This record gives sequence, structure tokens and C-alpha cells, in this order.
Amino acid sequence: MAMVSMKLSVPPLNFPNLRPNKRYPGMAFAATNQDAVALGVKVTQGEGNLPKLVLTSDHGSEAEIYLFGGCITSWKVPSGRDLLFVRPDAVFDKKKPISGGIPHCFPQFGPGAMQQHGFARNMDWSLVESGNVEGNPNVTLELKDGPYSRAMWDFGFLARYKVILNMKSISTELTVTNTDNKAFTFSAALHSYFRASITGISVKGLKGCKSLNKDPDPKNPIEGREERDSITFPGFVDCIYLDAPNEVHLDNALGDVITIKNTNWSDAVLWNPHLQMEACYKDFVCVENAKIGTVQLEPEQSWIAKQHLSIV
Ligand SMILES: O=P(O)(O)OC[C@H]1O[C@@H](O)[C@H](O)[C@@H](O)[C@@H]1O
Repeated sequence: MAMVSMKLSVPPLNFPNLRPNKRYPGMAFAATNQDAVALGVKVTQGEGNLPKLVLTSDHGSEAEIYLFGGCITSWKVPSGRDLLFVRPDAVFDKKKPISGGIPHCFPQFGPGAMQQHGFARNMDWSLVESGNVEGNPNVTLELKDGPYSRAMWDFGFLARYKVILNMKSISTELTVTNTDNKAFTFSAALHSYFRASITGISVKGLKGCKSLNKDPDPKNPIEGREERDSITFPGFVDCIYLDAPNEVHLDNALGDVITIKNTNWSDAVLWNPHLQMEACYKDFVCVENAKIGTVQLEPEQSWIAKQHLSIV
């Protein structure tokens, strides 16, 4: 049964890309004369006056999500630590994707025919549903094709992204549906930036995977096989792991070990830019769930992939 908190969450602003939520059993909504959102979900103005959702769990965690790019920029666990990282050079003016948090790479991981990492992180997603289950909020965002995406990739699609915050975890479910009358292919990733202390970071769980090392030439990666139990970051790292396991562990060397589980994100990417980003490389690492080998969807078909980040 859902537990309903007394705290009302009233969206203070009326953003054009917010749509009314559906109401369904087990969810508690604070209805206003604007859009209704669930308890534990607030619509606020973030950096650059961009619409930002703030999710607050009754159990001590909090998350922030920008509709621009459908980007989760903050995940605070009950200790108060934010386990995600936004780069100091990130801009919030829609001229560039937000550099940090969990940006989407879709419909291309890259490099490839269109801009690196595709267009989904440069577009405004819409809030279409929100809910609250036992004090834990969730939201569902949606992205559809439009003139901007069609100019790069001439297909009709619908992407739905559900984000669920719990006390010690944040989960996402991405569903991509082909709404066109012809098939399309795509690749994708959740380009997660984790706050970390570079000299102590380790990533475990990728031993034995086939690797594609993008260093030195991202267009001609070098094939190999990962032999280390524990991967560290003594220098520049940009490497794809194919057929990665559905669970890896990141020790961020700041006091947390993050379990990164997935369903259907078949591949993984590790990236740290080292001296290419001298101002911040010591403070983060990207551990990305990815789908590097392309997915083909026939009209009306969908592809679903889930990510579950948790601490003990
Ligand atoms: O676009 P961003 O957020 O600056 O990230 C770029 C990096 O993203 C990584 O996913 C790629 O593996 C790197 O090759 C790339 O340089």
C-alpha cells in the first residue's frame, strides 16, 4: 500500500512541455490548478531557468532531473552525498547538452553519422506521469521525434523514461518504440558521470569481456580482452566492453560502492578524460550502460532497457 505523506508538492510554474499526469491507484497526487504531480515531486526552475524536477523520498534520498535532455543531474543518498557529478564547464542554455549527471546517448552512441551521442540529450523531454509508492517518488518523461530530430534521423519514435527513486537506489527504465511505418536501427547509452576520487577508483566485474579501446583513435578502436579484476584510472581511459555482465561495482573512493545493475543494456563504457579536462578529471568517472551493437525495431516494436544504481 502507498503511504501518503502530508507534504504537498505544488508546481509553481507552468512549463509548456509539462503535461497533466494520469491518476492511478496507489499513487498520491497533489492536484493544483496547474499540472498535477505526485507527492515527492516538485517542478522547479533550475540553472538557466530550465525546468527541473526535484524528487524527494520520505526515506532521505533526493534526485534532480532536467527536462532538457531528460538528464538526471543529482542523486543524493541519505548520507547527503551526491553520487553523480556535473562538470564545472556544464552549461544550462540549451546550446549544448548538460555535461554531467546521466545524459542520454540516442539514437547513436558515436562516433557516427550524426553529432556525437545523438540528439536526445539536446531536446526537451516532457513530464507525462508521476507517482509515489510508499514515500518513494517516480516520474516518467517522454521524447518524440520533431523537426530537430528528423533533420538528423528521419524516423518517428517515442522514448519513455521512467525514473524511480528509493532510499538507497535510483532506477530507470527506457522504452524506445518505433512509431514510424518503416524499420530503424539505433545505438544508445546512459552516459553516467559519477563523482569519484580518481586515484582511488576501481571498477569490478568486467574481467573477461571483449574490449574496444577507443584510445588513441575512437574511429578505429583496438580489440582486446579485459584481464583485470579491478580496473583503475591512472591515465586517459576510453573503452567499450561488449557483452558486459548485468552487474558491475564502482568504488568511488569517497566512501560509497555503487552497484550498477542492468537489464538489456548489453555493453558498458568506461571513460575518464585525464588531462584533456585538467580542471575536473580527478573528480569523476563515467561508467556507462550502453547498447553499442545496433538495435533494429520494426514499426510498432519497442526495446526496453533498465538500469539500477544502488548502495548498500
Ligand atoms: O559528450 P561528453 O559528455 O563530453 O562525453 C564525451 C565522451 O563520452 C564517452 O562516452 C565516449 O566514450 C568518449 O569517447 C567521449 O569523449
